[in-house]
Amino acid sequence: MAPLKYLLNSSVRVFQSYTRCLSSAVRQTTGLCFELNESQRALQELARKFAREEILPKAAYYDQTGEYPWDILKKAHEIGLLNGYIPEKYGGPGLNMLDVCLICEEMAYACAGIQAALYVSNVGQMPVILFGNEEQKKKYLGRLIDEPLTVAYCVTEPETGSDVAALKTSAVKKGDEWILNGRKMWITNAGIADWYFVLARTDPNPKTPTSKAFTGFLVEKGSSGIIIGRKELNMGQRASDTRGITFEDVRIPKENVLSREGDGFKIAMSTFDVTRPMVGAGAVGLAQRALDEATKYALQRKTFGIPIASHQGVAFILADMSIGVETARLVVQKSAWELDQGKKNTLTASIGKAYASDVANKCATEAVQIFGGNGYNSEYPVEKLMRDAKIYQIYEGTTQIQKVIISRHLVNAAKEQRA
Ligand SMILES: CCCCCCCC(=O)SCCNC(=O)CCNC(=O)[C@H](O)C(C)(C)COP(=O)(O)OP(=O)(O)OC[C@H]1O[C@@H](n2cnc3c(N)ncnc32)[C@H](O)[C@@H]1OP(=O)(O)O
Repeated sequence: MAPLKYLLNSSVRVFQSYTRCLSSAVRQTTGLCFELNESQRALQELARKFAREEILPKAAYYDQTGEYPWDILKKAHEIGLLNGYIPEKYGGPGLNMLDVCLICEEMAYACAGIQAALYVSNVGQMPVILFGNEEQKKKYLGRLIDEPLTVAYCVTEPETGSDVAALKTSAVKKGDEWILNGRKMWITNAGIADWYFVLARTDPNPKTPTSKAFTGFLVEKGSSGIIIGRKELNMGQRASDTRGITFEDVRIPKENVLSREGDGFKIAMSTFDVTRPMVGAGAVGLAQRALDEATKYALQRKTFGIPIASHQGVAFILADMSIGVETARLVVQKSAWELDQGKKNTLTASIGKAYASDVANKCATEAVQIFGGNGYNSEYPVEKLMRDAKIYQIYEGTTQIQKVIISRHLVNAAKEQRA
């Protein structure tokens, strides 16, 4: 391990100095450019090496056992491949979102479940990065830099997934505290988080606009009244710790309100703008892996005396997979780039997330098809890819919700043009 550790540490240093030198130049870039700069290539190389050497060999183990990959989390933390979006001011690497997406893609290539387990903390910490005050940032982001800890983003409820505004968890102000009650479901990292971002309704009046009715809270693990549910046994991405979590009269100090009372819905939505590119990048990584595995297999496997890749029926499947991977990567990276340019990226984040999720599912299914009977068997890697792919179309907003967001943008833009 020592040489790898040395190599990785030195790569991080090289990468950080490149970042500093190039960041101003990158910001001034105008026009289209489809090439990664030197610092991005160094980061991609570092993430690829880590993913192929540390994650990929253990993917099957964590898929079968459903254990949380603490050993991998600790190593990734040690070399600076976690929490990339935390600004340097708070001890983080201060990467931009395109950089973070490069890491996500490489990790998900090796194992989408382990990547999700490691990166869902970025979803939980994003409300603090975007909306936290100085104290909150120092305290809650600082901890994540100091130690290999995880965070959970608690929005979804048993009866409220897509329609966030319908959530029932409530918080009531009592003196200098808030009292939190409710039940969340499908919360990744629920059982192992050091702290939670929790969205709760704070204005019970049903007439209050959504944008003013909810508040975002930071809740410490171990607070009295937190009840953690059993680990859910999911179809794929089984390394991630998914559970229900109940809050019964949990007392939250007023200092742990994010931004202001009533800002919670916008905090949650703005978080998705930043995190959907990461999720899309994970889907691209899985799709690329499916394509690579299928291509390799199609060259080895022979039927009718020739490799199956030489049959047009198979070759065209590979070509279609490649079209998907390439185009999904472009749109996901565009959504990250827009964010890095300070632009509102809600539309492209949804397009990228929806499209990359579909491409991941198509590529995984086609990889199984190319592997034939072997593809349906757990001795080969592609059945896991198919199981892992499905959730991309569900978490961080279903494909249908992305289409709601996309179509609303179109309609609103058309209305504005008419006005
Ligand atoms: C590494 C991978 C790990 C993955 C872990 C998985 C974690 C998760 O899955 S988390 C849960 C995922 N859940 C979701 O994605 C939920 C999907 N649903 C949604 O996004 C919303 O409910 C959605 C878009 C349908 C909103 O619908 P709706 O209730 O109609 O709200 P809407 O009227 O659009 O907006 C209400 C207010 O919020 C504002 N708002 C909406 N979107 C945004 C945004 N992107 N940015 C800022 N403000 C926003 C609106 O402007 C409006 O404010 P105002 O009244 O002042 O104009």
